[in-house]
Amino acid sequence: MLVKVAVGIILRDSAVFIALRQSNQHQGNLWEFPGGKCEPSEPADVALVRELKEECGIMVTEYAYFKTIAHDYGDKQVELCFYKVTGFDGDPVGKEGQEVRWVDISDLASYDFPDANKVIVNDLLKASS
Ligand SMILES: Nc1nc2c([nH]c(=O)n2[C@@H]2O[C@H](COP(=O)(O)OP(=O)(O)OP(=O)(O)O)[C@@H](O)[C@H]2O)c(=O)[nH]1
Ligand SMILES: [Mg+2]
Repeated sequence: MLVKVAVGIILRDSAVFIALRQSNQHQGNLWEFPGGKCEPSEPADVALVRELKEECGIMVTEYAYFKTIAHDYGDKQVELCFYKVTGFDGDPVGKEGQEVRWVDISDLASYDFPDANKVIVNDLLKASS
């Protein structure tokens, strides 16, 4: 089954906001860009705004589509729709108890992400160097 996911790369100056996936989640104990599954027939950008409000408590006001990555984890096939989020009201937090961090983009290589994120992390690193 293919799962469609909306993901936000929340940016502020040279930093990006990341969260640690809980151990009981798929790809647990790895860092992620916040986001979540699209509801049936829900557009990805609508899911993005909803998920970042639910998970991080921010109201997204400015975003731009970045890239879609399809990945097969074996146990799950995902289509991740990544957006760069450059405007939001409020300060992002871990509303579901997840550990969160603002990290400098140039330090992203020090964090372990799910395999599907590797292309995105490399894109961000290249753009920051
Ligand atoms: N949010 C998010 N999910 C990712 C990333 N990379 C990645 O492979 N995924 C995968 O995308 C899928 C859906 O994401 P999710 O678990 O956040 O979905 P959700 O917020 O709706 O969670 P829920 O199932 O608890 O309601 C998971 O299988 C997860 O492993 C990422 O950077 N951010
Ligand atoms: Mg989520």
